[in-house]
Amino acid sequence: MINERDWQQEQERLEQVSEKLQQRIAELEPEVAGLHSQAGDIRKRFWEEVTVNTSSDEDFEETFHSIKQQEALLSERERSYRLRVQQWNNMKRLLKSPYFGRIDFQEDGLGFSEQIYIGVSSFVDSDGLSFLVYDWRTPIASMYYDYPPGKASYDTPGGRIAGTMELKRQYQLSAGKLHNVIDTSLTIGDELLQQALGQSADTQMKTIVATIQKEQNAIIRDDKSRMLIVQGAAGSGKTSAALQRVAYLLYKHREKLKADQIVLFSPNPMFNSYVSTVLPELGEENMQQTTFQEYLEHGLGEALRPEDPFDQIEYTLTEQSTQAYKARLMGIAYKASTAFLQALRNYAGWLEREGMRFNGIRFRDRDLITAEQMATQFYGYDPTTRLANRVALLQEWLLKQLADLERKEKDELWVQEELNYLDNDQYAAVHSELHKDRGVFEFAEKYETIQEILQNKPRRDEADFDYAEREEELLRRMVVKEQFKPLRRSVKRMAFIDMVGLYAQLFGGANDYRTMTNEIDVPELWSDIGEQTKGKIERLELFYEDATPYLYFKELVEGVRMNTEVRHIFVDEGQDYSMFQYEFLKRLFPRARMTVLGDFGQAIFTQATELYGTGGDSPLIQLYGEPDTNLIRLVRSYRSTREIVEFTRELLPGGQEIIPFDRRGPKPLLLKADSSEQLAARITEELSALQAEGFASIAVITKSAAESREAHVLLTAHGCPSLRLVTKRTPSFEKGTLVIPAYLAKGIEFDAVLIYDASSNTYHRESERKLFYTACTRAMHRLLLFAAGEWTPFIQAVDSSRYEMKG
Ligand SMILES: Nc1ncnc2c1ncn2[C@@H]1O[C@H](COP(=O)(O)OP(=O)(O)OP(=O)(O)O)[C@@H](O)[C@H]1O
Repeated sequence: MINERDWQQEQERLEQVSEKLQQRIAELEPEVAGLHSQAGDIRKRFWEEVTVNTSSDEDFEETFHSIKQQEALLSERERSYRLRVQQWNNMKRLLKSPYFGRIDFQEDGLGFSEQIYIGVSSFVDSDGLSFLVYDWRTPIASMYYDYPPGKASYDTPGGRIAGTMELKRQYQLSAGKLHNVIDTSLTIGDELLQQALGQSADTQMKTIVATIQKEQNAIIRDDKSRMLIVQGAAGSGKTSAALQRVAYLLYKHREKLKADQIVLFSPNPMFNSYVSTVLPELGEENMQQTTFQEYLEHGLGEALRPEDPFDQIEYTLTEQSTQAYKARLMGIAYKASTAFLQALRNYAGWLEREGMRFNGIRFRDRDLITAEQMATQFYGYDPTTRLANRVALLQEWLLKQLADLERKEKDELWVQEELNYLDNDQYAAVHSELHKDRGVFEFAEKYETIQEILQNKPRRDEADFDYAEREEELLRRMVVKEQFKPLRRSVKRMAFIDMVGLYAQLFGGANDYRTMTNEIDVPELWSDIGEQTKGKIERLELFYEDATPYLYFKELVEGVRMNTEVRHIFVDEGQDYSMFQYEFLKRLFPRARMTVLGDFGQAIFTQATELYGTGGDSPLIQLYGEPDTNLIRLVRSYRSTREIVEFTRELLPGGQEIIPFDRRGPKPLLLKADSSEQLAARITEELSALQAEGFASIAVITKSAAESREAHVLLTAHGCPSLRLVTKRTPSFEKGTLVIPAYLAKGIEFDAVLIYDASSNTYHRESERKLFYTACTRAMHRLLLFAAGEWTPFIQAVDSSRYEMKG
C-alpha cells in the first residue's frame, strides 16, 4: 500500500485521464460515424461518379482512370475509417481500466525522471506529445517486465537506453476508481500474480499483460530468431506467452504484418475456442487458427480419409500383446522419423529412373491415353530433368493430346446421338446462348466476309441454312468439350498419377524397399507394417502416421505447394508433432518464422519430438540450424497450487527442477474404493461437495474416450448432476462438470480435477506416465485421485507427505 498523499495524487490522475479519455471518445464518435457514412456514400455513388464510355481507346482510358480515382478515394476513406474505429475501440477499452502499471525512469544524463504509465494501448494527450498511457508493447514498457527498481535499460531502434528505475507501481482499477496500489521491489509483484492465479478457471483464456514474467517477456519480444523453441513445464504460461507474443508482433510490425499472416496450430478444435478471446481483448484481430488435422484433410482432399490423432492414440492406449500392435507402434515411430523422410526423397530419385505408375485416361469405355503411353512419354524426357518437372511436362503433353483428341471426337457417332437427345428447350437454350455470344456472331460475320471475298460472290439471301450448319458444328464441339471437361480437370488435378499406388508400392518386401529407397535400417516387422498400411489404403483411408508422409511424397512428385503469405507460425503442444511434420511445415511456409511451444513431460504421442534434448541438442534445433534458433526454458509453474505442483512434479523423472509458484491450497487427495460401483459413489459424493464449495469448472479426467463413456454412464446413474461428456467432436469448451479424456484436456485447465481411475490397471506402462502427468497438471486448485484397486506405480513412487489419503 502507498501513503495517503500518493493515493490522493493517483486518484486525481486517474480521474484526469478518464476524463480525457471520455472527451476523446466523444470527439471520435461523430468522426467515426461521418467517415462510415462517407465511405458508404462513395460506395453507393461509385458508378454515378465514373463515366463509363468505351467507344474509343481514349474514352476507355478516361473511364479506366475515373474508376481508379474513385477506388483510391474509397480505399483511403475506408482506411482512415478503420484507423479511427480502432482508435475509438482502444479508447473505450482503456476507459474501463486505463493502466495497470507505472515506472518512474530517469535516463542516464538527463536531470529528470519520467512517469511511465502502462496499459493495453497508448493514449497521447491532445498536445500530441505527452503519453498519458504507454502501450505495454512499447520498448520503454519492457522495463516494467524485465527489472525491479534500480539500474534498468531498454532497446530502441536507435540503440540501448540505460538509466535508473526509481519506482515501480501496480494498480487495480475499475469503474474509474483505484482499488489497490502496490509499490513493488520485485520484477512483477507477487501479490498481483497471486490474485490473478487465485481466480477460478474460465471457459476462455485470460490475458496476462499486467503480470507477464521476465522469462515470458523474453518469449513475447523475441524478434530475431527464425525459430523460437520454448520448452516449459505444465502451467508455465507457454500458451499465454504465445498469444501475447502474437499481439506484440502485430503491434511492432503493424505497418506490414496482418493477423491472417500468422497461423496458430492448436491441439484440437476445442482449444481453438479456449484461446480465441485473448487477442480481441487486447484490441487485436485473431490470427488464423487451425489444427494439423485440418491441414491434412485439406491437403488430401477427397482421395483418402486420414485417421485423426485421437483415434491413433486410442489405439496405442489399448495395450495388446499382439504382433500387429507391436508392428503398428514401430510403424508409427518409423514414419515419424527423418529417416523415413530421407527414404521418401530417395524413392522420388528412384522413380526418376523407373517405377512410375500412371492412371490411363478412359472415355466412354475406351482408352484415350493408356498408362503405358504415359510411361513411355515420361521416361522419354531428358533424364536429368527433376521428377516434378517431368510430371509438369507430362501434364502439358496430356492436355495437348486431349485437345487433339477432342477435335477428332466431334465426328463420332455418339455426338450425333447426343445432339438428337438435346430436347427442344436445351437446343433453344444452346441456340440463344450461341447467338448471345458475341464471339460467335463475329466469327459468323468474318466467315461470311471471307466467303464473299474468296468466292467473289455476294452474300446469299438465304444464309440461314449455313448458319444452321455452322451451328451444328459448334454444337458438336460444345457437346464434346462439355464431356471432355472432367478429363481436362482431372489432368490438371494430376489424377493421371497413381499416387495411392506409388505410396503403397513402398510397402512391399523389405528388399524392394531397400532398392527403392536406399534405406539400410528397414524397421523390424516390416512386412506387418506393410500389410497394415496397404490394408488401410485399400479402404481409401490413411493411418494418421501416414498422412503427413503421403502429402510430403505427393509434393515430391507433383511439385511443392507453398504458402508464401504467412510470416509466423506458432505450434502449441509442439512435443506432439513428429520431426517429419516439422520438416513439412518448414517447406509449406518457406517465408515464415516458427515458434514452437511444448513440454516433453507431456509427450503423449508415440511420434513425439523432444524440443530441448539433453544438453540443448535436438533434431528440432537442427531444423533451421543453431545460429537461427533461440531456446527458452520455463521452469516456474503458475497454474496449480504449490501443493499440486509438489505432487505432480514427482511423477516425472527430472521433475524436481519445476518450481511451484507460492500459492497455497490443500494437498492432493487420494481416495480408494473396492469396486467400480463404490468408486462411482465416492466420486459422485466428492463432486457434489466441490460444487457446493463453489467450483464452477470441474473435470473428471479419464485415460481414454472409452473410459470417458463408461464413467459418464456410471456417474450419471449414481445421480451426478449435469455431467457433460466431452468428445473429440465437442466444438467449444463450456463451464460446468465435464468428463473428458486426458488427451483432449491438453492445454486446458480446471478449478478441480478428479482422476477417474488412478489404479495400476489403468496406468502402469512407462508410456502412460506422461499421459497421467498431463491429466493431473490440469488442476488449478484441487486435485483428487480415485482408484478401485492398487494405486498406479507412478503414485506409489511419490513421497507420502505430498498427498492426503481419505478412507
Ligand atoms: N504471467 C502470468 N500472469 C498471470 N497468469 C499467468 C501467467 N503465466 C501463466 N499464467 C496462468 O497460468 C495458467 C497456465 O498458463 P498456460 O496455459 O499458458 O500454460 P502452458 O505452459 O501453456 O500449460 P500446459 O503446458 O499445461 O498447457 C493460465 O491460467 C495462465 O493464465
